[in-house]
Amino acid sequence: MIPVVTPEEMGAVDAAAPEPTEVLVGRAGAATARAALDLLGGAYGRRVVVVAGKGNNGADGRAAADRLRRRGVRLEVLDAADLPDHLPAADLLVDAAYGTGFRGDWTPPAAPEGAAVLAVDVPSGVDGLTGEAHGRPWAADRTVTFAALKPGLLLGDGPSLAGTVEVADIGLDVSGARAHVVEGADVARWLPDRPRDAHKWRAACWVVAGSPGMTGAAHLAAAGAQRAGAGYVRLSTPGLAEDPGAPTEVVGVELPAEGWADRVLDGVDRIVAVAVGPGLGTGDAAAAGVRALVGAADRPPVVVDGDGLTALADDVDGDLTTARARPGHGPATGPTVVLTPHDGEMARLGGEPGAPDRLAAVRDLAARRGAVVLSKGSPTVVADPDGRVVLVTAGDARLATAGTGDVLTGALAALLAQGLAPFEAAAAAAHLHGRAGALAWRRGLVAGDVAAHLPAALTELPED
Ligand SMILES: NC(=O)C1=CN([C@@H]2O[C@H](COP(=O)(O)OP(=O)(O)OC[C@H]3O[C@@H](n4cnc5c(N)ncnc54)[C@H](O)[C@@H]3O)[C@@H](O)[C@H]2O)[C@@H](O)CC1
Ligand SMILES: Nc1ncnc2c1ncn2[C@@H]1O[C@H](COP(=O)(O)OP(=O)(O)O)[C@@H](O)[C@H]1O
Ligand SMILES: [K+]
Repeated sequence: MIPVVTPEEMGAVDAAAPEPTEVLVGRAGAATARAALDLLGGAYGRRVVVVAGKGNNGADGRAAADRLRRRGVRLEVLDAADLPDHLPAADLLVDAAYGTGFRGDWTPPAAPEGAAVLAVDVPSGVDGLTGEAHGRPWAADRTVTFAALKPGLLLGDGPSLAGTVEVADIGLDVSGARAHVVEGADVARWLPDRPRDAHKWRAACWVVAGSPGMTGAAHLAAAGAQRAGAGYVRLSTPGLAEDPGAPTEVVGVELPAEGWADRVLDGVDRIVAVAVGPGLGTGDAAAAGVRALVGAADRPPVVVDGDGLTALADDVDGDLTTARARPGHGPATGPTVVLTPHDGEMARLGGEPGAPDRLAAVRDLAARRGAVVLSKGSPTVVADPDGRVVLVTAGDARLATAGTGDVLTGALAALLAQGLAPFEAAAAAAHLHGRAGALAWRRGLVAGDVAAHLPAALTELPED
């Protein structure tokens, strides 16, 4: 996992550092110079313009300039507060105007034509917390950031303005980071090996989704569960007797349109995880079923999505979602519910989808609900009630097609069924889901393709 530290947290890390700022600036300058040489493909005779502000970000830029000059680079260091209308010609522009201390607006002259742009810590003008661009920041080809990623490199305008991001170790201790970016190696570590004596019930899940006449979401969720490694997938659409369109290997079990939660609770003996909500509808019977199921003291871990989330809107203090799973079902401590809202559902749950500090907003909702919250988007953010947060950057705009959220719900249930704790299951599901999209087609992707590519995403994981 790659640590992610807010500007404010970084201030505390900095204050706790045993070494003086000059030493840290020296290392930051060295890392910047290395990245510059790499971008330049050489040193002697290359032309570099460094734009340096009055804070530590500018100091990093000046330290880099000193090193580059010694290597024979032709350097001009310009004061960010006093720039000419036209910057001199250069092979590379080093953007060290402002870092995490930026406030206000930054509208510099255009970058020299044809010059590559290297941003120091964050592209100047991009808010290190929110990723919001103020003014007209230069779009970097590369950003070398120090000690940890900053949320602003991952959120809002950050990803498109930062280019390729490299984290340079400058000797600061970020082991207390409360947020991280998930990598494939993490998912590989969390996934249990399939035991030699595996049997299908080891990872059995029950998908309760869809409504008569609206079975697509249910089929996609079931397919997501199948392709993320469930040993057995049971599918029920309350009020629907037969479902010939369901995937072949799925076992259909009929549930009444009303009062179905008791039937589910009666039948969960061998079921390790339940998914509820996609396409269920927002009628009273569906909502009552979701509430009865989620609030039951003796249910397996459950992932709630779509209409299931709407049914929980009034449960503001998490009375239902903090219900304990039955002994032997799921983790002995910690949350047993995963909520997977998109922004609209997040608002319905009382969360703050557009909050400037998105990580804090998801963390707060998880704490209030006593549940893991997976906030969908670019990136997806997962929070545990204990305050841990991960960002999943694997997915891209290819996933913006109807039904991909249903596939994610099923995949998440399958990972819960394989024994992952809710937080790791949510993070792993989002990562695999994003990778599945990336491994499929560039254009024309439909949600079923994402399910179909989950095995490829599982297969590409590094060996643990
Ligand atoms: N946090 C750390 O531990 C380390 C931080 N370093 C660097 O230090 C940076 C943060 O340094 P600072 O806190 O000094 O902040 P910055 O260097 O980002 O800028 C702060 C200064 O710029 C001024 N300023 C901000 N916005 C302005 C605007 N729009 N127009 C004009 N002036 C403006 C402020 O008044 C202040 O004087 C990081 O981004 C990183 O590059 C490194 O030097 C090494 C260690
Ligand atoms: N631009 C994007 N970049 C990354 N992921 C995206 C993007 N757009 C959508 N997604 C992902 O696609 C899925 C959509 O889910 P959801 O909003 O529930 O849609 P649906 O209800 O149609 O299934 C989520 O996993 C979301 O994170
Ligand atoms: K900068």
